[in-house]
Amino acid sequence: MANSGKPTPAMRHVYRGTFMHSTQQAPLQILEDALLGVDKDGKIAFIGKGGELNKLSQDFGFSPSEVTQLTKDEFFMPGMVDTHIHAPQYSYAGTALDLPLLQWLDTYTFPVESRFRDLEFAKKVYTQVVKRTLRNGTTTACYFATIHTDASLLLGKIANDFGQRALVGKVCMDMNNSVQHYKETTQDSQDETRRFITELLKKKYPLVKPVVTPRFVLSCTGPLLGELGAIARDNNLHIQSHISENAQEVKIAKEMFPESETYTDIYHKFNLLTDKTVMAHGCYLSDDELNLFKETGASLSHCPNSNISLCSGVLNVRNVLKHKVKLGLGTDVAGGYSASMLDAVRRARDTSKFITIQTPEHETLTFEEVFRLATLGGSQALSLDEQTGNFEVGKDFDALRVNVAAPEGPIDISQEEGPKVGSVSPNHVCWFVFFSVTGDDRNIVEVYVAGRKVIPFTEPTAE
Ligand SMILES: Nc1nc2[nH]cnc2c(=O)[nH]1
Ligand SMILES: [Zn+2]
Repeated sequence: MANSGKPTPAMRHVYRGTFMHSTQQAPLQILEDALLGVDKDGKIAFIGKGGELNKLSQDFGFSPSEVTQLTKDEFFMPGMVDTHIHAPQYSYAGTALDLPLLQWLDTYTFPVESRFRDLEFAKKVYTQVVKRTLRNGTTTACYFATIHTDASLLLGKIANDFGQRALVGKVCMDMNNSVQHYKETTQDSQDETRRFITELLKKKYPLVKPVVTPRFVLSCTGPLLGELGAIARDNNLHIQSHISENAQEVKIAKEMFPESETYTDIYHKFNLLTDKTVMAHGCYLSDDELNLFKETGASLSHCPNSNISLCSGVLNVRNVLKHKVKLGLGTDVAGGYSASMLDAVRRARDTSKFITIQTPEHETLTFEEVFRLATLGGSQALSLDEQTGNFEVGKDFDALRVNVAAPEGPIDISQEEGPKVGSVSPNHVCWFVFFSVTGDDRNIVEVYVAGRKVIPFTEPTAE
């Protein structure tokens, strides 16, 4: 189209209304009548008070008429960070939760994952999972794919096409006694990991990066774990895996590597614990192991739905936080049956309450704390907190526009009275609790990643 002659606006978006986010100091900070500007690169240029409109508009070169005013039922919150999700397992999420972890892997997971050699099947499922998670407010996802390099590259492309920030891992496994055809040779696993990294980086997707992904100790030989540690170190890459999820798994891991005193030490000896490592679960980690996480800067992904659904174990998040280990939340689809991070928020609270029932002196996690884990905590766990996680100036605008009273949504509120929680009068804390307890994707009316509106879908490629 010909240039209309209008000057390009200095800001991509300017919003006025309520913003809720977490900081290091406060698990929930509510900014009422705030003004937030997003620049052309999708970064937060300023965040100020509504009353400063004139000054901000002069300083940042926008006209007050360009400001979008949120309604009284709306607020912005940071996009949520799913620190652990298996994209191929979305194909059977919500089914097959009748077996414990190791039998579940052999019976359901490995046969399904082996089908992802078929790129058409992979395209269908990966498109579904990226769309579903975006719609539910996951602006950043840390994905396990399968052992298939080309299908894993396809997952990276689909995340990029739909505008999701993602870490994508080609799964590595050179041991599998139950489904013989779903494993690699040690050499192929290394070579294909290198090819995956090279090809994905060559695409120069701005928000999608590779992550080195040994499935877990039980699926990998020592030589493979050592090689993957070296690949991650030489290329300064993220690492993800599973640790101490289930008691039987812990026992076998220690039998496989008797020279290591603990499960954590196995990964540590192979240089797989770094400040860019995220390990899922950690239900059975000792305090010494948590100290090693803290020392190395490695983080944990708490996946409460999966831990309950597979009867794996219970993570004491309060204890992890006491050890100052970075921690985020994960859906762990399909061990976890829900792809929604709001579900992870609720299950994390429920798990913390179970611990309080067992041990009344336990300090239950508050909703505000769990909200922080789903947003800022997740970004820290993935070492992406310089880019995302909250509304700090200079970070990318990864955000959810939430309408508590969305028409056809799950929350009925009287427009005159506003939402009430028990006898508490309506205020923004109530909105926040209301949304995080009973809200769903119908309340998430817009999703932004790096300043780009990705929900509602606008891409012609969206199916
Ligand atoms: N929950 C879960 N745990 C694992 N441990 C190794 N692989 C898996 C997996 O796919 N899901
Ligand atoms: Zn997992």
